[in-house]
This record gives sequence, C-alpha cells and structure tokens, in this order.
Amino acid sequence: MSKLKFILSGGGTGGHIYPAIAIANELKLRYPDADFLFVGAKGRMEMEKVPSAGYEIEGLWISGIQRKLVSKSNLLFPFKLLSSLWKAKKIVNKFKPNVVIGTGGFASGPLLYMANAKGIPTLIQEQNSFPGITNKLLSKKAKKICVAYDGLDRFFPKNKIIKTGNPVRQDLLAIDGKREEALSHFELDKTKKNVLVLGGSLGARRINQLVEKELDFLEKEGVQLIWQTGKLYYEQYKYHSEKPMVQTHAFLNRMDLAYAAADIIISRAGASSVSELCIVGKPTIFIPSPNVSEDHQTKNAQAIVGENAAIMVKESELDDQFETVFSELISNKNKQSSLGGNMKQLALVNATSDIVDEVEKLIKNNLK
Ligand SMILES: CC(=O)N[C@H]1[C@@H](OP(=O)(O)OP(=O)(O)OC[C@H]2O[C@@H](n3ccc(=O)[nH]c3=O)[C@H](O)[C@@H]2O)O[C@H](CO)[C@@H](O)[C@@H]1O
Repeated sequence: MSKLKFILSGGGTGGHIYPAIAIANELKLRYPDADFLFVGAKGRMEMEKVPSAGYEIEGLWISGIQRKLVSKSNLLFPFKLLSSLWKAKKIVNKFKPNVVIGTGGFASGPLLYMANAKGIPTLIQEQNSFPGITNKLLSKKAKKICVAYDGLDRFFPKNKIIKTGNPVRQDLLAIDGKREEALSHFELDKTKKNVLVLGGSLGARRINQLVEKELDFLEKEGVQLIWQTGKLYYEQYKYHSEKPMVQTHAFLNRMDLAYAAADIIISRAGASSVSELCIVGKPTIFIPSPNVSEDHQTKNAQAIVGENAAIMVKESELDDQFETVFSELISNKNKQSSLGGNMKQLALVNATSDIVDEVEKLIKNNLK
C-alpha cells in the first residue's frame, strides 16, 4: 500500500480541536509513515494548539454566521466562504488525502464539501447531543458519522451513524497514579481539598463571576482552587491569585494533572469536557452554558445527571443554590464517591480506536 494521507479539519474551540488530535494520534500509531494535514480557521485556537501537538495546519479565512444578522462579519461571510472553498479545493488537490475527517466547527465545512465533491471518503465526528449546522450540512455526503449520544438519527441519515463516544486524549485515560505529581506540579497544600474550576476551552464569564463572588465562602469551606478563567478573562481575574488558596490560569495545558489533583470539579458541559469527566470519574457540578445552539450543554449534562452521576446547577439558579449544593457535596464523602463511581460507568473509553476502525474501513473500501 502506498503512503496513506489524512486531512483532519475542525476547530474554532477546543471541543472540535482535541478530538481531531486524538484521532490523528491513533492513526499515527497504526500508520507511522502516514502524512497528516490539519485544516482550521485563521486566527482561531487550532492555529496554535495543532502545531504544539506536532501537526501541520493550514488556515482558511472563514468564520461562523453571527446570531445578530446585520454585522460586519456576516456581510463578509459570502466572500469568506468563496475564498475558503477555493483554498480548500487547492489543498485537497495538492495533498490528495485517502480520507478526510471532520470534527465540526465552521472550518471543516468548505474542506469536507470539496473532498465530497471530489469523491474522497469523509467521516464526521459529532461530539454533541445536538449537531451544529456544519455537520448537519456535511452529513448528506459523508460516508460515516461517529456520534456520542443516542437519538442523532433525527438529524443524520440513520444508516451512516455509529455510536463510538467522543475521542479523549491518551494522557487523560490514566490519571489514577498521578495525584502526587499533580500536587507538586500545581504546588498545592496537601492538607486541603482541591476544587478545579473549568470554563471550557474558552473560559466562561458566568462561572468566573460566580467564583469571584463565592471566594470568601469557598475559603471558609477550607478548599483551594485551580481556577481556569479562559484566555479572554484572565487579565480581569488573575489578581485573585494573591490569595494563598487561589490559583488562576488562562488555560491549562496539563489537563491530566488538573484532573488528577481535583477532589471536586465545577465545569461547563461541553461535549469533550463531559466525556473526559466520565473517564476521570470525580464528583462534578455542571454549570452548562445556556448560550449554545439548542441548549445542547444542558442536554449533555442532563444525560449524566439522569444517571445519578453528577449534579447540575443552571446559571439562573446559581445565586440561590450554589452554596447549599457545594456545602452538601464537600461534606458528604459517600455522595462524592457514588457520583464519581457512577460517572465512570458512563465512560466510553474505546472511542478513538473505534473511530479509527471506521476510518480504516473507508480506506479499504476505497482501495478496492
Ligand atoms: C461555548 C461553546 O461553543 N462551547 C462548545 C465547545 O466547547 P469547548 O470548546 O469548551 O469544548 P469541550 O468542553 O467539548 O472541550 C474542551 C476541551 O478543552 C480542553 N481544555 C479546556 C480547558 C483548559 O484549560 N485546557 C484544556 O485543555 C478540555 O480538556 C477539553 O478537551 O465545543 C463543544 C464540542 O462541540 C460544545 O459541546 C460546546 O457547547
């Protein structure tokens, strides 16, 4: 067989980038000689995160459509789309991939569209319980659609769907032996409980406001915080690190160690975050973002809460409920271990390998 070539495309937020990196890493293990190219959106997070994971990336001039209809970005959208389609065509013609894998986000639209038009097999990986517009459009021509939730046949052709779960980075699969390393990495006081606050890959304004408001309460509870503010909000909140019980981070590059150090986690409910938290199996309070399409983070969290495996507090209920919910959880060891245990039961640990099995089938069918 001649050297295999793969294009992976997706981005905009970490939720679309890390699954692509996990899939590429698994493909690389199976095909060490293969060539890989990532295609993302210029100026977005993937342009930094993909090269630091060791892969090349090309950026398209593309963005999503804003909800506010009349905006400068929306007026430019037709031009961006045309320019991206043209560049995507050039990339596909030059690189000649055997398979193209799309992990969602607007960058994958033009690239997979062009690959489909040229008859190159495409596979989509949909992380959420409700798909975004890009994946919905691409699903018509895609050969396979790997999903993490039931019920996606409402949006995608049923015969193409395979439930694999979301790919999770390899280093998150084995955090159990890493607690000591994690405590010294974050220079934590070993006598205290650690609360990890996660706002998703971009950070969450409302969670940051909550944590700031509750700092005195959390100090009285005797915990220390690893608080991921998000890059956008870091300057505003970093001064809180002056308190010995608080450390603020714009972005955590060692999520494995952050999860390993945590006793309790407060988190948004983006799809990969939820999948990772199931693997990690620590007591979690979800605060879903209400600002995403079809309120899908609430549904992501609900799928876990419905199995008695986590707690959810909606943004609108935070002021009334957060302190009570937190105090009850931190003081109840049995509840902590039952939530963590139940969560682990929901983990789909073979997701990446199952997705790559599907990629292999596409390669084989195409070579026939
Ligand atoms: C606001 C928004 O549009 N959110 C969407 C976005 O979330 P978002 O980009 O936050 O994605 P996820 O919650 O799915 O994943 C976050 C990823 O970033 C990593 N991470 C996070 C923080 C950090 O400091 N370091 C780090 O490495 C996590 O380990 C995880 O792998 O994509 C998800 C997947 O399509 C959707 O479900 C979310 O609704």
